Amino acid sequence: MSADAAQTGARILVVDDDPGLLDLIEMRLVAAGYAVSCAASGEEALARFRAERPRAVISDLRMDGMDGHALFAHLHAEAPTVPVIILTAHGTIPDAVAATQRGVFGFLTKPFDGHELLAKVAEAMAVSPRVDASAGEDAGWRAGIVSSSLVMEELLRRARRAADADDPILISGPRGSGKESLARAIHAASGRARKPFGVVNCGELAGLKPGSSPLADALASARGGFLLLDDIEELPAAEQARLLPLVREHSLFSSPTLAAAPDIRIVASTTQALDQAIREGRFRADLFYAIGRIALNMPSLADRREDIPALVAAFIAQHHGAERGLSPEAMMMLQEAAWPGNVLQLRNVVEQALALAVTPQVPATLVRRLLREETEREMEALDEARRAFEYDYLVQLLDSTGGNVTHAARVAKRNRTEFYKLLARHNIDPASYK
Ligand SMILES: Nc1ncnc2c1ncn2[C@@H]1O[C@H](COP(=O)(O)OP(=O)(O)OP(=O)(O)O)[C@@H](O)[C@H]1O
Repeated sequence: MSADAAQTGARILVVDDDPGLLDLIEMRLVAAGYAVSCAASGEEALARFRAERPRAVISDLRMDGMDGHALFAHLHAEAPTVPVIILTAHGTIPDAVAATQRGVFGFLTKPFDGHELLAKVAEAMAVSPRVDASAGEDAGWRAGIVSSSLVMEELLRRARRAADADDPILISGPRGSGKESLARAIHAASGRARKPFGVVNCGELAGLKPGSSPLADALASARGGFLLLDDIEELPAAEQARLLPLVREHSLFSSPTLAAAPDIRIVASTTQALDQAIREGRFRADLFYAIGRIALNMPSLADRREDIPALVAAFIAQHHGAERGLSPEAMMMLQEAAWPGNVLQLRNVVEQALALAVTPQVPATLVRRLLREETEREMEALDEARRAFEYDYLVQLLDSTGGNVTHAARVAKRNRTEFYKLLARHNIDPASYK
């Protein structure tokens, strides 16, 4: 088999501490039309990988110093979409299963069969993202985004294109799903990468003293770069009005007559469907249209479970190196959990598990316990919100009925006894509303 025309010249990095085998593999791959880089150790491979950005890696498993597992953890954390094929004389089924669960693309056992090698490499090429010509050779812009799912790859492709424009961007998606990470990646890919990346949490702008404009301050300090307006739906009305001309002018016509507008690219993020905020009069429709000219939607983690092994591997590699890991059963649990808090919650659970486990490999029992505790915490938060709502409701009801319990109970569709019990639970005295 030979590499198809489109793949000719694609670079493959081969890592083995056996020079004879390295030569053999190189010869096979070169004959099939690939460009090949060789490394005799994990450390050398990592350096070559960073410099050359190959489309795929073939690595021996057992090597002195950084072994194949450790090398894979580094590669996967830095470039999760580059397929890694592990070549091993010691390939056992459990090894292979554990490694594939961590995101290894495939296994080849020594002594290798030339046809099998080329078939595996061709499969890897089919899933390996081509280096985007417009992005140059540098894929570093997306280094903070670990993903292997098609839906994320498509989103990143759109994000990369968006980086070249200067229109405002609206990123929507659930809490903790990676909206800010995406905004930072777009900044890194843009011509403004060397300029600041500022973040304003719009929820914190409400109720500030009149005359102060933290938005204006943030615009000034991120001049030339990006400004992320987090939770844009919470931007107070006065600040919405202030933002509108800036966003509009930038997107409709970038003309020199607008020298007064600060040179900045606005990215907004939201966890809500903004149309509801517009219907309720909390958000200006004109601002929504101006800011949403490029709309990117970050999927929830539950909608891209294929990303979970790669994310887990990256979180482990960030803090603990390759000597730590999860048992296959623990990994399966993580892949099946609900993840209402998305990637942020996954990261917290993995970090807690690694901190608490007394063995290098995190057992399933610990992950099960942590997931149960997470669910309990969410339920408590829900109860708390329900209690707060009930209290506000009762107070407003008594206020509007002038403390008339019979009337208030009727409105609340409760009998008087039930209603008195509710009041007692919240320590509310109806007499004080008369
Ligand atoms: N694809 C990803 N790869 C690696 N880390 C990620 C990814 N997505 C999110 N994270 C990590 O998860 C955490 C939450 O991500 P981020 O702050 O970008 O989410 P968000 O959607 O902006 O959250 P919020 O809604 O709370 O503002 C961060 O620590 C971030 O580094």
